[in-house]
Amino acid sequence: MLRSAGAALRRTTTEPSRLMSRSCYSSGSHPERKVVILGAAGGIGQPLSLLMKLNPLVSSLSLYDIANTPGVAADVSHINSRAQVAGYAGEEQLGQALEGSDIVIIPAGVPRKPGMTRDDLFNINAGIVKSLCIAIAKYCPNALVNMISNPVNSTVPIAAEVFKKAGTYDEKKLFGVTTLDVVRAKTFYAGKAKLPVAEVNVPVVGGHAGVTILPLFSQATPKSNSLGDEDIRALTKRTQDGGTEVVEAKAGKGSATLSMAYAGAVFADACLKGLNGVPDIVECSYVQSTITELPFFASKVRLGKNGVEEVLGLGPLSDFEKEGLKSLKPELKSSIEKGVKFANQS
Ligand SMILES: NC(=O)c1ccc[n+]([C@@H]2O[C@H](COP(=O)([O-])OP(=O)(O)OC[C@H]3O[C@@H](n4cnc5c(N)ncnc54)[C@H](O)[C@@H]3O)[C@@H](O)[C@H]2O)c1
Ligand SMILES: O=C(O)C[C@H](O)C(=O)O
Repeated sequence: MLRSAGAALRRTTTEPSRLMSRSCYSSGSHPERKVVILGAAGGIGQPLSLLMKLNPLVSSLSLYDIANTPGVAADVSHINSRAQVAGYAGEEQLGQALEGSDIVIIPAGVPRKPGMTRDDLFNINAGIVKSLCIAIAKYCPNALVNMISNPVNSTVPIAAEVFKKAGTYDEKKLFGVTTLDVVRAKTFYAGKAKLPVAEVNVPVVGGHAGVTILPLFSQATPKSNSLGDEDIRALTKRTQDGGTEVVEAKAGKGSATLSMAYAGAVFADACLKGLNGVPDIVECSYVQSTITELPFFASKVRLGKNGVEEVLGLGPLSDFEKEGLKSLKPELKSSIEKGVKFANQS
């Protein structure tokens, strides 16, 4: 699989295309920040490119894919916002795309079809992620990495192993993006509890696949007195199956792209704010962790100038959540081990 991904990269390489926008907005007092999207021409990549172009914290937006990035970059570059846009296509341009990056966002890889689990994507996406991380270690070893490609429970450990081998691993800079689980939990909880969604917060811990997604509705704010145990069970199941709900609705045309682009933009914005020294930026993310016996775990994380400033604990859990935590561990453990093994054997 690794070999065929490499061949695909070579086949689709095109002439360099560097498309600079004329920015109509001044940079204000924000520092220069370069954000790269790997997989920028895809279902997530395109709307994520749009949302990052709209973010005034971004001064340079680098869009990379194995093909079709010149068109996406030309299109997005006409928007009169701060970021200067450059498009890169093909492996030969990957280094140039990455150089000088502060944040690398990775939505590269294949999405699910109905009937598949996220782990069914491993055989293709593990190789893609591995080759991209080798390039990150070489060209921008200090960048924060926001991993979106599935199965996140395994692709993050793969990235960690690649960076360890390259001698560039910094656990504070590697994030599995689980923001979509939080986005869903907030939406579903607010709808059921009839609360204003903009005021709702729900931590989601564990990992990013099925039962490993554990929303902590006992810690949701504002508190709702109208929800019983059955409601919480149903909300938990819907959050865990949110990705599958979209995959089935799209009926073979892929998985969540628009809500994921939104979630990816929210998380990248939080990382940018942390880098810029904005205090008290807290988001859930799948990171290297010691809050359970598992080496990677999603929980609330405080973001700062170096990435992860603090991995926050789980807080008090309900009996239902304690049960969920116990039952997610075997699957999460084996997904982590699968990623570590892949990275070290191939
Ligand atoms: N973390 C999450 O919450 C979450 C949510 C939704 C989707 N995803 C995952 O995100 C990934 C992408 O989903 P999508 O719907 O955008 O898929 P897509 O097929 O629409 O787009 C993927 C893009 O990746 C590109 N690509 C493939 N190999 C590449 C390489 N070596 N380098 C750079 N780009 C490469 C493709 O050319 C394509 O443009 C999938 O693995 C999906 O499961 C994760
Ligand atoms: O469900 C998927 O395969 C995509 C993503 O992980 C999601 O949660 O929507």
